[in-house]
Parts: sequence; structure tokens; C-alpha cells
Amino acid sequence: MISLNRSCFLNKKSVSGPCSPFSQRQKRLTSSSVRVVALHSNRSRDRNGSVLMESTLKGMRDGLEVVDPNSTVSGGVQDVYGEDTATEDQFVTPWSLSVASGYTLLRDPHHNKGLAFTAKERDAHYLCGLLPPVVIPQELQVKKMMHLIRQYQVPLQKYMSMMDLQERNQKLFYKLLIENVEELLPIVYTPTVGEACQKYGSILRRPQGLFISLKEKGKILEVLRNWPEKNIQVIVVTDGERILGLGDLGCHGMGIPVGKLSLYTALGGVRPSACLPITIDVGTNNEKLLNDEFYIGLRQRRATGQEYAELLHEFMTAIKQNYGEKVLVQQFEDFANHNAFDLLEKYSTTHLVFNDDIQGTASVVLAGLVASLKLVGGALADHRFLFLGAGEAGTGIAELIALEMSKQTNLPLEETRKRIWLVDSKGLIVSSRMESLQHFKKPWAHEHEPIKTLLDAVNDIKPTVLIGTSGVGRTFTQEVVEGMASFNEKPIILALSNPTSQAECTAEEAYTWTQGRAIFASGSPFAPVEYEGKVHVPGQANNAYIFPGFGLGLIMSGTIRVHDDMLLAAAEALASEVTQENYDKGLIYPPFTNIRKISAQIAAKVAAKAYELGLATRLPQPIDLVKHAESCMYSPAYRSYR
Ligand SMILES: NC(=O)C1=CN([C@@H]2O[C@H](COP(=O)(O)OP(=O)(O)OC[C@H]3O[C@@H](n4cnc5c(N)ncnc54)[C@H](OP(=O)(O)O)[C@@H]3O)[C@@H](O)[C@H]2O)C=CC1
Ligand SMILES: CC(=O)C(=O)O
Ligand SMILES: [Mg+2]
Repeated sequence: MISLNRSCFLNKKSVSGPCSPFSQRQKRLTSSSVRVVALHSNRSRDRNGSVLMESTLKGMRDGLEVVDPNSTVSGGVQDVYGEDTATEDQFVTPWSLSVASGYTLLRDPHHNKGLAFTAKERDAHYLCGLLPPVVIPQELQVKKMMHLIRQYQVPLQKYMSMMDLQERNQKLFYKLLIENVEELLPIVYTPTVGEACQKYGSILRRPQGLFISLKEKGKILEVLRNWPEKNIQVIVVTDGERILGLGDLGCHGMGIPVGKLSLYTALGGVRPSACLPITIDVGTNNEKLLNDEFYIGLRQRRATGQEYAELLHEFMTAIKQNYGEKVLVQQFEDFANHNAFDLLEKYSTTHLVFNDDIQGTASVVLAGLVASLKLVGGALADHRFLFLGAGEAGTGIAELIALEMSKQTNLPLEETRKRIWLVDSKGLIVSSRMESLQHFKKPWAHEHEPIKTLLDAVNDIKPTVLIGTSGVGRTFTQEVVEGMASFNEKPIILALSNPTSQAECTAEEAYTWTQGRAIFASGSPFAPVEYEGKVHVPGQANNAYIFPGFGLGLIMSGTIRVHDDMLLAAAEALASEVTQENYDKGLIYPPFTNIRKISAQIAAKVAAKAYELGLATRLPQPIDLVKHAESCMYSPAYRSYR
């Protein structure tokens, strides 16, 4: 394997054949007996090298002269490519050829193995002297990295250390994450990713995804083509307007698609090269960011209305044009609800789109509720549900619960919805508010006297399940939780808002205020709590349980559209993974330790449903879908280089 990273300057005159950068470079390679392993014409727009070759050839076609810099250099190390001697008015070509060896191989995160390169590989790939003599196995590298990460006290330092590793050695990053998922999930994902987004402008080192801003209007297709990987299977896209419960973080929201996609790989086994994080930048209404000198996005207020819709439409069209009609899961993430529902509805008939906050969250919460029935008894339809928060997560979950109840009871949706109540910032959603309600709240406007506060709603409706999706921390007050405990033997309390600071209550509060009787889960993780001698382990009700396996199921079956029944299938698969041992600890979700196996089960159930519905295109259907899912999964083990 070889790689070049050289430059050559061009003057605006004519091209002189023998001195063309291509022939010069080839001559150099031959003379130094370096083996070109792959220089395929079909890599002409592949990462680094071929793109540059093409731009150089274009330069030649445009009538540029290649000047031999040898003639301008006397003595010492030759400035063969003229990069040292070029003046500001001379063009320099940033030569790079993508087949990596030597120093460049060490800097290629896809292929770098660091100290794990064997002696033979070091010899064959020009690495001798570039590494200290020791050769260590990947397992020891994992141990060493974990030791280093554990020494950092500040979560953001751990996050940055993980991001550095991802940029340095991708396989090691994923091995670390897969083998230490419980410990590292709170670092690469919520809650730490929230802080990382808040400080993204300061901590960003290398771009980790595509930024598509209003400036790119009219040329989004070209921008997509700048991404080095071509075989994309999953895109996670945000416009940064509702990042976790932290509000509008504009372009700094990029941390979310990056984090979600690292989970697609670590938890769901989708190849990292098939994942593309995208941030659409239409400005921000966050005054603090607009005045922050380190802000990396467009310094303007958010575009809305037609301007927004046109940019998004161009983006959606370009995605299809660039990647074709073949399957590509596009996950909308952390859009504000005034755009999220409309985008999902508009594109769900033309694209394979999925909104994680509405649909993935619904599936994960339904799974937890189905599992919790083992602890509290009864059927889903025997329970009463009250939500604080009637946005994407709240109404998304409510709708899937109602759908599942309807399937179980054969009652119409309109009936099953009546067992579910939602409170928003103005109080209980009731029919007298109908006129002023956003469209996604209207199905939940039941006949009832207006109620202003959550506490009054709790005392009036007497729910068996209380779900927080408000994005506002500490809104499940002591009175609210004690109220739940006063009429439920085992109140189910889910504080789903992220990150930890926005959780509606803490695990400790939930257990203490219910005398250890609550069945509690939260969006961001909480440590186990000891209450009167018993240890309670809170579960993590987070869509991270669902979207990686869900996405894998869509990809492996070649599914062309998402259907609600697939969300139900995913929920059923997840719920069935909760063991008696988990229940004994009060858990309604399995631990993340086995998440890859769980993802394979979810993927298999989703794919099976897709085949059943006639939405899968990969035919024939594999006989054993679980085995098939497992066999499709990316492995972070190093490969041997010839
Ligand atoms: N655990 C998980 O997997 C997931 C967690 N979430 C979390 O859920 C939260 C909400 O997300 P999402 O639904 O997308 O956000 P939305 O903005 O769509 O919805 C928020 C809802 O909360 C209501 N609300 C805000 N403040 C209050 C308040 N003080 N009292 C009562 N209601 C209030 C809003 O009311 P109004 O409509 O009147 O403005 C709105 O209905 C976020 O923190 C997010 O991180 C989201 C997805 C997945
Ligand atoms: C988990 C998630 O998707 C959210 O909090 O938005
Ligand atoms: Mg989200």
C-alpha cells in the first residue's frame, strides 16, 4: 500500500507533457521502487487521491502549465512538487493518493492499527521506524485506552478522548465502545454529547459530517458528492433546532448525528463508512450563539417558511438523486416539532424516512411498558397514561400506545386514545382548547374541564403511568410523585427528557418519594439507588435501544418504506429481551451489555414485518433472519494487510 501527500504548482500557461504531475509522480514511485497497489480509474472520485488527480487533469485540460520545480531548487532536499517555493500567486496541487502506506497509513483512521501493526506489516507498508518497536494486540490497546479514559475526571475530556480515537483509529474506537458500552454510552451519547454540542465550536477538530447551509442552496448535490464515501446506507440529519432538551444549538447540533451514527455502528453493526452525519444550517435563534465568537454556523436568525421548505426539499431531492432509488435510511433527529411532523409526513411516501424522536422513542417506551406489565399486572388497555410534554416524543409515544391497545382490544383508535392524557406548557389538553392546538395535539383533546397544572392533572386523572417528555428538568415534583404513589401500588414513572439536567426527576427522587415502589426509567442514565437496604437499578428508556437494530432491519431487508407495524415489532422484540433477572431488579429494559444481540433480534423482527407487508426488496427472504442480521454486522477486529 502506498500513499502520497505532495503538492505540485501549476502556472497558467500550457501543459508540458513529460512534466505533468501525474507522470512526475509515477516516475518518482518507480524510481523509489514503491509499489502502487491500487490506482484504479474507478477511484477517480474516491477519498483524497483520485479527486485530486481529477482536479489536476482538469487543470491540465484548462491549459495550465506544470512547472518542474527541480529546476528552481539547488542542493539539499529537492522541493520536487514545488510546494516550498511556490509564491502566493502560483497554484499548488495538494497531491494525495488514497492507497495508504507509511506515515499516511498511520494517519488513516480506517486502516490505522497503531502499535498493533505486525513486524511483517511494518516492513511491507513502510512503517519501520515510524513506530516504537513493541507490537501489541488490539485487546491490550483497548485496555490501555480504557485506562487512559478512566483517568479523566471530566466527562467532556472523556468525550474528546473518544473523538480523538475515532479520528485516529476507527476500529479501536468501535471495539472500545462495543466492549464497554455501559461505561462509554453516557460519554459518546447522552448526557455528555449534550455538553459537547453546547461547546462544539470550541472542541471541533476535524469535520465529522456534512454541513449544508443556506449558502449551499442550488448546489446541495455537489456538496453531497464531496463526501468521500459513496455507499451510504444511513443518514442522520438534524437542523439543530431542538437538541435534546437544550433547545436551539444551530450548527453545534452536529454532535447529535455524529453520536447517533456511532451507535448505528457500535450497537447495530452498520459499517461506519455507510453512515453519513448531516447538519442543515438555516441559522439559529439562539442569541448566545449568535454572539459567540466561536460559533461555527451561519450567523443569522433561522430561515423559516418557504425558504426553509425549499432548502429541505432540495436536500431531500439531492439525496435521492445522489444515492439513487436504493434503500437509504434517513433519520430525522432533533428538529423542532413545528417542522418535524410535517417533514415526516411529506417525505414518508417518497423516501425511507424515520423520525427517531417521534417513532424510535415511541417504540422504546412501548417496549418498556409492555415489559412493566409483568411487574404491575393487567393489559395495556387497563392502564391510564399521563404525559408531561405533548410534542414529538409525547404524542409519538401516545399514538403508538393507542395503536397497540387498539390491536389488542379491537377497539378503534379514537377509543383507545381516550385512555391517554397529555399536559403541555398551557395545561391539560382538552377539547375546549381545540382551536388553538397544533395539529399533532388535536387527537388528544378529550372532553374535560381545563386543568392548569400537572399536579392537578395527576390528582384528577389518577394515571398508573406518568411519562415526562417536556424537556424541562425537575417538573415531577415531590407532590406529583407522592400523588402517583398514593393511588398506585407500583407507579410507573418515566422521566425521558435529556440530558440528565432536564430529567423530570432523578432516580433517587422517584424511589425515595414512592418508598421504593416506583418502576422507574429515564432517558439519560442514573446510577443504582439504595433505599432502605434495597438496591434499585433504574432502566434507561432511550431510543438508542431501537434505532440501531431498526435501521439494520430496514437495510438488510431492503425495505423501501417505514410502517407503524415495524415499530410495534421492534417494541415487541425489545420487550421480550427482558429477563427474569432483570425484572427481579425492577428493570423494564435489558442492560445495554448485550445490545448487539438485542439489535439482531430487533432487526430480524423488523425485517420479518417488512417481508410480511411486501415492503422488503432483498429477495429471497433469508430463512433465519436473526443469523442473517448477525452476519451483516460490522466487526471492529483488525484485518491483516498483505
Ligand atoms: N429518552 C428518549 O429516548 C428521548 C427523549 N427525548 C427528550 O424529550 C424531550 C422533549 O422532546 P420533544 O418531544 O421532541 O420536544 P418538543 O419540543 O416537541 O415537545 C416538548 C413538549 O413539552 C412541553 N413543555 C415544555 N415546557 C413545559 C412545562 N414547563 N410544562 C409542561 N409542558 C412543557 C411543550 O409544550 P408546548 O407544546 O405548549 O410548547 C411541548 O408540548 C427532550 O428533552 C428530549 O431530549 C426526546 C426523544 C427521545
Ligand atoms: C434521545 C433523543 O433522541 C433525544 O433526547 O432527543
Ligand atoms: Mg433526538
